[in-house]
Amino acid sequence: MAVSYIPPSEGFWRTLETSPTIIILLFSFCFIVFGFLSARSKSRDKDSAKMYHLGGYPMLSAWLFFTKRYDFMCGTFKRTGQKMFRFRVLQHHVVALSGEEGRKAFLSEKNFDLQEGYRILGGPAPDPRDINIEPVDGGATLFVKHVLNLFRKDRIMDVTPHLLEDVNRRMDDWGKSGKINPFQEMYNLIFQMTVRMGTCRELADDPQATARLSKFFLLHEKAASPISLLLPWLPGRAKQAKEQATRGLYDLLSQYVDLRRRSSVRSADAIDMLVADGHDDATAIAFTLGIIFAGVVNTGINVCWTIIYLGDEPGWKQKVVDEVKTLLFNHGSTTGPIHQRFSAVPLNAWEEEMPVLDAVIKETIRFTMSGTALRRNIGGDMLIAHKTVRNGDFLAYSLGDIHFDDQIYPNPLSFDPDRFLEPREDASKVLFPFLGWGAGRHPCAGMRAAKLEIKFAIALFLSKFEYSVVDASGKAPKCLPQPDRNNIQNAKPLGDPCYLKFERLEIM
Ligand code: HEM
Repeated sequence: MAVSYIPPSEGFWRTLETSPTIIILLFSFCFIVFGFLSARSKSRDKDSAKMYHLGGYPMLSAWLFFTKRYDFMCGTFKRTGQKMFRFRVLQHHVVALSGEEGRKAFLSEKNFDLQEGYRILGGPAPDPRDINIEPVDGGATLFVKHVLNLFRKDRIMDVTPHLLEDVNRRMDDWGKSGKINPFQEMYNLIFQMTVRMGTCRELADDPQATARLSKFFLLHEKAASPISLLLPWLPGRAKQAKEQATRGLYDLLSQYVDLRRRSSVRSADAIDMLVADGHDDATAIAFTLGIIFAGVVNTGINVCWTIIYLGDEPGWKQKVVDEVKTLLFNHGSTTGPIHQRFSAVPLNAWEEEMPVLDAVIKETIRFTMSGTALRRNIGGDMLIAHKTVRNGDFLAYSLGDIHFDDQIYPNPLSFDPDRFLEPREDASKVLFPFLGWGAGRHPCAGMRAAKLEIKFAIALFLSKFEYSVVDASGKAPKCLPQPDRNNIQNAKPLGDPCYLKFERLEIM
């Protein structure tokens, strides 16, 4: 199998990694060079005329774009009153869009490439290329095809009993009563389910190996500082940690790809699918890393927020409990432990007979998904709303632009799942009013799996435990944490941490 190893250049970089003075000098040098490039390109920026150009120092807009992305985007639209503006992130030109026309072009234009947009300006997904391993056919189209194939209905039906068993086992480990941090424990449930669906049973059945995988993911996530995202080549501790995490992830997964490749019996597991499709090791591992990253990053955070908002809204919690009870009554088996009773519920019922939980999840996602979607124009200069987007320009659209539009979602900062249960006229008047699962040319390929994982976790949790949201001292919190809208990876909690105080009840 073809895996191209490019030997890392040793001595010079190692000296840099251990020398803060050289790093500072290097950084200053970059600052000056980018300043120079910015000045040089001013005339070019003026030529692009009609589009509002932020100007200023590209290092500053770059810094804001990586550290305060949501505030930067919203604040600039508000301050300038524009629907589009252009700015620089180092040598890259970025066009920020808002409003219906911009949104429509952003989501529908075939020359706006998603992969290219995120590759340079997006969040930090683990990538074997960071450790000089080049997958042979790691293209985005093939990856999306793999995800869609993986989450086919028949495959999900087969894996459902194992997913429920995984969730149940982990919940049993919490004990009969106690206090958990949802951003760790609920998140871990999603990690486990993603490993179950995205790798192979040997790994998913091994708690130590799964924990090591999770540890490397966290290490990779922590290594992502604004500097390391802006200047990924800059030697230093962040680069080292990122490479160490990627190496750890790669080596761990490669053991399982190897194991499955050597097996004489093919299973239906995801790694076996990749092997059967003829992928080389590096591609199989890159795709598996992609599944885990895409699978965990949004699903993990949204299950946490869903359970917190339900805990804060007793009325909605009761409605969901009632819906789960009805689901179990209508379709579940009557005997056995609760996860086995849920296993008998057909997929159609999970998908079609939970309108209340569907609305709660959708409202949670509307509220928390305010990150910036990215694209790159790879198809030549073009006009959007009579303004030129040049070949090679990046495009940025903040989901908050639509998710917090009070014309579409009145009182947008209040949690109100009813807006999706009784669709209101305002939302149907505009194109693409909800972008929580993407839309247009790139709808989320993992939506089915993500919704089901959230439903499995919530249904089991509500049927096994009574719970309330508390602060560190065990009392009702004065206020809930807020999603960090500036975090470019996902909506991590800001403010005092909250916990779930639970007690086993077996209420169903
Ligand atoms: C609650 C969980 C999830 C949410 C809220 C979510 C949201 C999104 C959104 C908003 C997009 C569009 C991004 C854009 O237009 O720039 C997207 C695309 C995508 N998602 Fe998800 N996602 C979730 C879970 C998953 C899972 C579990 C997977 C797979 C393991 C996945 C795989 C993908 C892929 C591959 C794309 C790109 C599709 C393409 O390029 O055409 N997502 N997702």
